[in-house]
Amino acid sequence: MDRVLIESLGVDTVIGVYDWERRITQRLLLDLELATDIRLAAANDDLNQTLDYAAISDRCTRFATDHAFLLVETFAERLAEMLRDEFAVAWLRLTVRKPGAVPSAHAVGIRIERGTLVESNACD
Ligand SMILES: Nc1nc2c(c(=O)[nH]1)N=C([C@H](O)[C@@H](O)CO)CN2
Repeated sequence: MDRVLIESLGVDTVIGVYDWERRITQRLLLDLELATDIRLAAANDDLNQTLDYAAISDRCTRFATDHAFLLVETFAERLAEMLRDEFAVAWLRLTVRKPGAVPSAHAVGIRIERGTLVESNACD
């Protein structure tokens, strides 16, 4: 299956378990792979027939602003759920990185895959 990609999307949100983290916003970096068949959009050169990565990026930014979870896990799970519902995504892989959370690490975070990946026949 083809994928629409969004890499290193920076979003600002209240996130973290410690008291000081509840009083600030922090930046998360999101990587998204969204399964979709791009062939119809390519054949018709039509944005309406694919997943609009700009619209999805905007929605992720708004989601981050509107929520204040404790755990990166909760952020990822709920974001994936929202994207699958609102954009009819059958399968996605989402990586959420929290840079600076562990000073000796470049970033820490989690990666999830949700939905069912239907492999299309290469001869289709
Ligand atoms: N698996 C996780 N571990 C930790 C998280 C988290 O969200 N998931 N969060 C924290 C703190 O909020 C940390 O980021 C503060 O630096 C610790 N571990």
